[in-house]
Amino acid sequence: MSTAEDLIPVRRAVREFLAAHPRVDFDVAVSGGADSLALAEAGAHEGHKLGLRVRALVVDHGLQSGSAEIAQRAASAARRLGVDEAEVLTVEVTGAGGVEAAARRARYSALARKGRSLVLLGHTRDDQAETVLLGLGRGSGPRSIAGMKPLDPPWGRPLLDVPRSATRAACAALGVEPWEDPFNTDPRFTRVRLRREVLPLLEDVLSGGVAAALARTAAQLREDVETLDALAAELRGEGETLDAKALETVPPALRRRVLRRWLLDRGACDLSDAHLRAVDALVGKWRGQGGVWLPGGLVVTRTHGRLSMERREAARGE
Ligand SMILES: Nc1ncnc2c1ncn2[C@@H]1O[C@H](COP(=O)(O)OP(=O)(O)OP(=O)(O)O)[C@@H](O)[C@H]1O
Repeated sequence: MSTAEDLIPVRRAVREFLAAHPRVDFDVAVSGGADSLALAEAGAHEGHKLGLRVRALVVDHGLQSGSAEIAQRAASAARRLGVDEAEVLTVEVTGAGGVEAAARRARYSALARKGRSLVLLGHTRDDQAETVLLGLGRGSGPRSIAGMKPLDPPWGRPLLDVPRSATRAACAALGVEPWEDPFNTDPRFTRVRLRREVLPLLEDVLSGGVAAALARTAAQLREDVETLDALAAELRGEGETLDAKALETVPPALRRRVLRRWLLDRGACDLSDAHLRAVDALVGKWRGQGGVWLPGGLVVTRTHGRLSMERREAARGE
């Protein structure tokens, strides 16, 4: 039986989030699924107590027939749940990397454009656990195992400690029927199989508490990553070139972060661990080697103890 008590966990999480972060009028990104509908209700409830105006933003990707209607339904549900206004943003999904990735890019860029300084997303503890497990399994490094951040302006994620079951229960108590995205049950997606096959098995083998433990691991690691990143930012300084000589004695974990920051600031993208390690060798294993090629025709070289990066139009080896 659903009761008003089922609203408490989501509302409490939003209340605590708003107490800990700048309190400004905010938007809630609403897909029409249980997580974001429960978030919209709690956002309106807690936001109004603080005298804030709350708006729902729904993105229509236009990818399925009837998507406009699904989006309108999500907006109406959010209005019924108490938000001051609800708007549908229609986007065009284009570009490389598969339709899912292109849809995500279009969604986030529309939400960032239209949203105010704070846009709340409905990622839950289970989403966090899946992200951490994916990062671990793919060896994508501490940054991805550290999971999603609660505050990453304009994005706010108040529900990272709330289980998905709590948002389902809140929707049942509110009498709203969430929309189920067919992508969320399609076993062709790795994340779906993690959710439906791997995590339940892990929960069984480890006698429960796995999602919470993974989320806790992420939070601990995030503190470490943020501390190292802050130290790296200080060491990186300004300037277009980098003092490789001075970095030689810096511990590798910190040094690679300095290099990563510098490369990204100078326009590098799609950096893999192998790229970073090759650039790092120009510092830590310097023996007069040649330049390191990065995606997009960028080359990093070391001369007179400093690293510099330039774009070379000629193909590799020419
Ligand atoms: N169509 C949409 N319109 C508005 N907000 C959305 C939409 N789809 C997702 N969101 C927001 O993003 C949150 C996360 O949803 P979902 O996990 O499907 O998104 P994702 O961006 O693919 O996830 P991730 O960021 O984990 O890759 C939702 O709770 C909601 O706040």
